[in-house]
Amino acid sequence: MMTTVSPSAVPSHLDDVLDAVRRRSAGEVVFQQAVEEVLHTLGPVLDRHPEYADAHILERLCEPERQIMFRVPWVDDRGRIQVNRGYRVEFSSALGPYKGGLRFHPTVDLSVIKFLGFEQIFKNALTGQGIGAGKGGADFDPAGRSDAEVMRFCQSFITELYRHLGEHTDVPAGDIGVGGREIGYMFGQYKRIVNRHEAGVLTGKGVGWGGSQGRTEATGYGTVFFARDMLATRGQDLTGRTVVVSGSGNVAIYAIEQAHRLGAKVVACSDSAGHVVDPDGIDVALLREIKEVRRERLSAYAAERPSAEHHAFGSVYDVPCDVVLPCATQNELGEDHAAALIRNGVLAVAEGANMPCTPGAVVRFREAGVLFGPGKAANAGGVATSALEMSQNAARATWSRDQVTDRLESIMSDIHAHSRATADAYTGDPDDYVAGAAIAGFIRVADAMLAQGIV
Ligand SMILES: NC(=O)C1=CN([C@@H]2O[C@H](COP(=O)(O)OP(=O)(O)OC[C@H]3O[C@@H](n4cnc5c(N)ncnc54)[C@H](O)[C@@H]3O)[C@@H](O)[C@H]2O)C=CC1
Ligand SMILES: O=C(O)CCC(=O)C(=O)O
Repeated sequence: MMTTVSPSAVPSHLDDVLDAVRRRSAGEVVFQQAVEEVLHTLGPVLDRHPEYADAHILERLCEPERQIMFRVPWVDDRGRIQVNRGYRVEFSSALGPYKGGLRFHPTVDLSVIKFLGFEQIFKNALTGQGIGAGKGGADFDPAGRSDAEVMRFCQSFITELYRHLGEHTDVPAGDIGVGGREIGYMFGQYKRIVNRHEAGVLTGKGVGWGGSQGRTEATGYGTVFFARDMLATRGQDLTGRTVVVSGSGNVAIYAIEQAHRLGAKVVACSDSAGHVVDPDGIDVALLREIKEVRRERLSAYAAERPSAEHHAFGSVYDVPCDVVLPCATQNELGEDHAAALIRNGVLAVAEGANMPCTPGAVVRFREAGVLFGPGKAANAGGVATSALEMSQNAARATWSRDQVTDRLESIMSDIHAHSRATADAYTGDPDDYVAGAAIAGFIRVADAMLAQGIV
């Protein structure tokens, strides 16, 4: 029998849900962190909408619809057998097929994939497109592997995962360690197994064979559009601003490119072996050559660029800037980094990565009045453009780069406006994008779940 939860019961309802998550997902630290961050914003929603608690929406959302773990055996170039573990966590199909990237990195485990899949629920809902949420990957490290090894790994990975995928079922894309090369190998193997050209089964494909113009650039571009829209609420813009970006992969590279287009200067970026400072502004063509073509370390950038210095120690966040775009990985920006950035006068932070700022860092930024755009909103341009790729695949259509970028820009502006209006409506503070983005995404999913019954 369903019980009605009165407003005064809301905090204990949220505590009960969190306790259950902690019990059931013991040891899954980053997953618990992601859940806590969202649940802490939802009190005012449950106060106004007791029907969500009555229908146990939160209990259901915190438990993935399906969790798949599998062995990925493959043979390296020296003929040795290697074994990795593959994952796909299908979190929510309330709004459409499961959608979210695949991460290949040695730190991947169930907790990491569940945190990413949980974030994806709210992010994908925020885009307003018909996409559910999932995430996957493997504890495979592509660094230093030959193309042939990466191909064999991808083929083995898809040989197990293919049975769970489909353009109407589950549509993966890239994330850390998975770019155009890996998507190509996985698409080829999927096609071979199912004997069908199902273009919409993966996104991030090459533009010549079903991919969308602009998908590669979309996450980074979208993050910069979000930062611009936040600054505009205070009558500021990016022109002449100094920007620091962490990471130097897919999201970081195109965030740098778009920041330069909008008149800012990006003076530093990083990888897992250090950071470079380049007072003349990062040379995107050189960075792309080093990272996308040669797959080398950032130290190679500094070696070839007279204005740049490489630092193996210290933090990219010690470099003074007006705007910071963390685009590498989760929990990379802690309280001390936030304090240094605030001391140096930072105005805005937009998360290109998923959950790069620790909860303590977010509190610091908010208390200091720094504009803070959480990843669920600020990096949603990638998955939104993946949904545009799916639309083009379904219609057998090809849109121009300008069409895609215009759509991306308007989706990001809608996400910004919707997050802000929702924050205002539920917390009275339109600058509280953390609450606004989580609540706006939650309401869309919760309403779909209410309509679809107990599933
Ligand atoms: N690719 C996409 O479309 C989207 C990616 N994201 C998120 O953006 C972040 C970056 O993803 P991608 O750029 O796609 O991956 P990538 O593999 O292209 O690049 C990752 C970058 O982060 C750096 N990195 C990793 N660990 C680091 C550490 N501990 N310290 C400093 N740098 C480190 C790597 O050296 C690399 O430069 C991830 O959090 C991912 O989940 C979010 C939305 C969409
Ligand atoms: O494009 C996609 O489907 C997924 C992008 C992604 O993994 C993310 O938004 O974190």
